[in-house]
Amino acid sequence: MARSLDRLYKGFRNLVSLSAMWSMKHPIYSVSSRSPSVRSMAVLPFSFSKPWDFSLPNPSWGPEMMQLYEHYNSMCEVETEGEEKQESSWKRLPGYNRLLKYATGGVYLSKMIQSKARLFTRNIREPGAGFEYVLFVNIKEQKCVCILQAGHLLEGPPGHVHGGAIATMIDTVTGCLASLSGAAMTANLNINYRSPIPLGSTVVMESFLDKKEGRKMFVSCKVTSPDGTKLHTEATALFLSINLNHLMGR
Ligand SMILES: CCCCCCCCCCCC(=O)SCCNC(=O)CCNC(=O)[C@H](O)C(C)(C)COP(=O)(O)OP(=O)(O)OC[C@H]1O[C@@H](n2cnc3c(N)ncnc32)[C@H](O)[C@@H]1OP(=O)(O)O
Repeated sequence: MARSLDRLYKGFRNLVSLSAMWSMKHPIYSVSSRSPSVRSMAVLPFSFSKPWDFSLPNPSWGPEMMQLYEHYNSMCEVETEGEEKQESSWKRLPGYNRLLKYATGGVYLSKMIQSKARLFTRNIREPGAGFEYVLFVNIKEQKCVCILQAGHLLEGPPGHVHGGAIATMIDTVTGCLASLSGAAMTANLNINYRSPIPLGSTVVMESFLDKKEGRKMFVSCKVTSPDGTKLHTEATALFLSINLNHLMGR
């Protein structure tokens, strides 16, 4: 059982290499310059019963989100040095509403745990209403960048994003970085909220692996405005690598 779970988890890492395949299957949508409210009413051309890569643009993405997406996505392309082609160290992570479902062997793991379980951050059906985000990882630099557009259903203080929603995304981004080399869980998360994030705005979340000591991974995260001039949130987190049996209650 332990061996088969480990094999399944390795499928998560395969998601990184699946990204190229998925972008071919779901070509990027053109985004109009309609107002945010009109954009958020647009209906996505997919059904939740089929796997859908949420990390690809949809009509609710505003100009800042699109600009940043295109910037980081272009860094994922193959780099050419003279005659030689080199794979870029940047990868876009595809985003599904079930973490392991579409990775190798993931369907089996999904059934084994809870068939109705879905990833918290990918559950709001109305485009643009909740967490619109895409994650890019740089494996060489042990760095993760998330572009987030926070929708109106994430309200905390009037007109601004709920601190818990921000914490959720910080946990997701730092967790993703910590999990690149194997399963890991958050042991500790410290957050300093420096300035409120207006609903509907786009922010950049950057996460770095600061230190690794045995099973412990110390990760930091910074949330800023797209141009980097405004600091919204800072966080540090401790992740512990785990054996997947830890999740099976054994
Ligand atoms: C999956 C793909 C995702 C990929 C994509 C990611 C998307 C979502 C990511 C979300 C991630 C989450 O939300 S995870 C969900 C939230 N987290 C949880 O529910 C975790 C609940 N806690 C636990 O299960 C456990 O406490 C663990 C696994 C964190 C640690 O338990 P353990 O493995 O038994 O380790 P333990 O012996 O207690 O501790 C080992 C060492 O770490 C230290 N240590 C332990 N906890 C702490 C702590 N809070 N603060 C400081 N230090 C600590 C201990 O002192 C010890 O140090 P020394 O004596 O060795 O020096």
